[in-house]
Amino acid sequence: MTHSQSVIAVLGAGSWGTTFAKVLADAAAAAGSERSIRIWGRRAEVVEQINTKHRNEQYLKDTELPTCITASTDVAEVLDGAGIVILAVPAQSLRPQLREWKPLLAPGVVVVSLMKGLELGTDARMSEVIAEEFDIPAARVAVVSGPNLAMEIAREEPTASVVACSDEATAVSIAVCCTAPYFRPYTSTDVVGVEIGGIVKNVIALAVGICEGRQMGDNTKASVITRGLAETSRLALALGGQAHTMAGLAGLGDLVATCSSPLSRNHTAGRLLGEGLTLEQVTERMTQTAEGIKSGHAVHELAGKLGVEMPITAAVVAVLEGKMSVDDLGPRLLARALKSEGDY
Ligand SMILES: NC(=O)C1=CN([C@@H]2O[C@H](COP(=O)(O)OP(=O)(O)OC[C@H]3O[C@@H](n4cnc5c(N)ncnc54)[C@H](O)[C@@H]3O)[C@@H](O)[C@H]2O)C=CC1
Ligand SMILES: O=C(CO)COP(=O)(O)O
Repeated sequence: MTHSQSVIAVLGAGSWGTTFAKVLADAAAAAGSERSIRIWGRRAEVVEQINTKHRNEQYLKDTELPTCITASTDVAEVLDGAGIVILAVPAQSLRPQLREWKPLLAPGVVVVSLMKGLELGTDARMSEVIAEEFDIPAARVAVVSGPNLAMEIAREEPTASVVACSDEATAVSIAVCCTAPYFRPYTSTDVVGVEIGGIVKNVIALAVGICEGRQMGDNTKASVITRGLAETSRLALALGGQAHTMAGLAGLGDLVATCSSPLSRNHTAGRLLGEGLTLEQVTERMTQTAEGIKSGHAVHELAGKLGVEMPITAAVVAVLEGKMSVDDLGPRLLARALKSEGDY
């Protein structure tokens, strides 16, 4: 292991970036090691609050942050000497920021993506965008994904996750680094499967939210979740992902958490659409990132290119584009030709 774990930069002071900084701090405390965790945030008031009150109240209410976490609006200061860089900004804003940050990286750095989005226009996964823009090998890019609703983790509720990297040693090293008393990461080398699970579950959560907004019950929601997993798996397999990943924490686990929880922003956005709000009204109401709203289009496009059937995603995208009403979503899905459940 060439990268140092004693200084870690977290770029993004939102809900998950701040929570993951706390996980890293608590992991170091549990291991009895010294660690400095520096968060970069765009807004001076958020940074100031982290430094003075050890809180990020807009995102994490009264959660107390360990004092080894500091924050700055100066990204050069945050990246200076950091052996690990964690990225937690909205997916569609990532690429231009990476170009700005590249000259500031320490040599040999390992970069970890917490993001669950697919880039519009290129259909690239975040790990691909990072490797390309930072010009570093895939062996130094890891992703963390799983049933990880930030607020529950901030409250230290027991949670498992997956750290994936094409290089197993890197995955193990990041997993060790973020193992806290309430956070248990498993490792994987299936980066494609882990990322696709995290991306598509946001689109399926929009669909489940719409069902909820239309007052539909648990049979409907379970049907959408299960068939949602089937289409997520088809896409992951077409891209080279593994079936067992889709049955794991980053597949089924995250899908269930996101589709069931009122804490999920994607689920909430779907519910509001189902209750009759327009996409514009929903977007105005959301104060945090609901990645599925934009990534849905990229997932739909990617599936089209690969010839992968993703009917739930297609229906959600039609609703988002204003081409279909939320009331037509169910009839459209149910009118499809019958098939064997095992057909992939
Ligand atoms: N919150 C959660 O429970 C989880 C979130 N994620 C993923 O983590 C990623 C980040 O999400 P959150 O932290 O939840 O989002 P958030 O909305 O809570 O925070 C996003 C952060 O990025 C900043 N930001 C917003 N627009 C920006 C832009 N154009 N350029 C630079 N910075 C910008 C915001 O100021 C904020 O600090 C997303 O891809 C999300 O899917 C993954 C697992 C759990
Ligand atoms: O990814 C998440 C849970 O694993 C968070 O979901 P939302 O982005 O929908 O809140």
